[in-house]
Amino acid sequence: MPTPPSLVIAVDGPAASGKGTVARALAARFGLPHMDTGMLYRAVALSLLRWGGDPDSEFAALRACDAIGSLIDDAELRSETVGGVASRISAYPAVRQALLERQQEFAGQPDGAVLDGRDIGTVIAPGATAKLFVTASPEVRAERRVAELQARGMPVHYPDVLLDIRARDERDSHRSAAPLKQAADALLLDTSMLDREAAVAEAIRLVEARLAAV
Ligand SMILES: Nc1ncnc2c1ncn2[C@@H]1O[C@H](COP(=O)(O)OP(=O)(O)O)[C@@H](O)[C@H]1O
Ligand SMILES: Nc1ccn([C@@H]2O[C@H](COP(=O)(O)OP(=O)(O)O)[C@@H](O)[C@H]2O)c(=O)n1
Repeated sequence: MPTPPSLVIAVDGPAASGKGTVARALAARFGLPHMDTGMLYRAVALSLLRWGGDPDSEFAALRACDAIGSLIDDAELRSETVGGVASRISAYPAVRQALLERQQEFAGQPDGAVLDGRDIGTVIAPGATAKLFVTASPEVRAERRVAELQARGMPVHYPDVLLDIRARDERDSHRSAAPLKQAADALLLDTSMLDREAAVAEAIRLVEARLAAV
């Protein structure tokens, strides 16, 4: 099937829903660059934690945005502590604004791009060719996150991770700046009952169906 000259795919969804897995597979399938935008917010959180800044201060969080360049490959970015602080500082409009241009530039590359996050289809790339909203039940997501962190050698406890996922859902969905929500034109992909392979196959099918319709 011929693909349009610029193909922008927006993948949004809650923590550990599988959006990164789906986004990476879509990028490989369509030969596009991929950006995990959550890593930007995690890098701001890690920068703030290392420097000892106060996560309750929007000003401190904004200052932390200046020092994320060297942190983008840091192993600690994936930790739940960093994820929790990322969820808090990502509610600040000044932080979102500081990270906006970099994401929109990435989305504006000539051939297109795949971006995953919370607000790609709603704020970063509202004109994206295809939008997916990837979700799964909180229990399934907590199990996946536990397995992921254990595989990385990080000590974790299922009840704590489930609580953390629920708290993050609550914060991400109810903040006033770019809350997590399904864009009106996004296609829903619930991966609760799908393994990785089935989720990826369904994502490709949904995007191809969307491309056939444009
Ligand atoms: N459909 C799936 N079934 C089982 N495990 C999955 C599935 N999709 C992703 N995973 C695993 O769950 C964890 C979180 O997935 P990831 O794609 O990083 O989610 P997100 O980007 O939404 O946080 C990873 O370890 C990933 O390999
Ligand atoms: N586009 C984005 C991406 C992440 N985030 C925030 O950054 C935090 C970490 O994002 P992430 O995508 O790495 O988190 P996981 O879904 O991998 O747990 C999220 O809880 C969001 O609050 C955001 O606000 N907007």
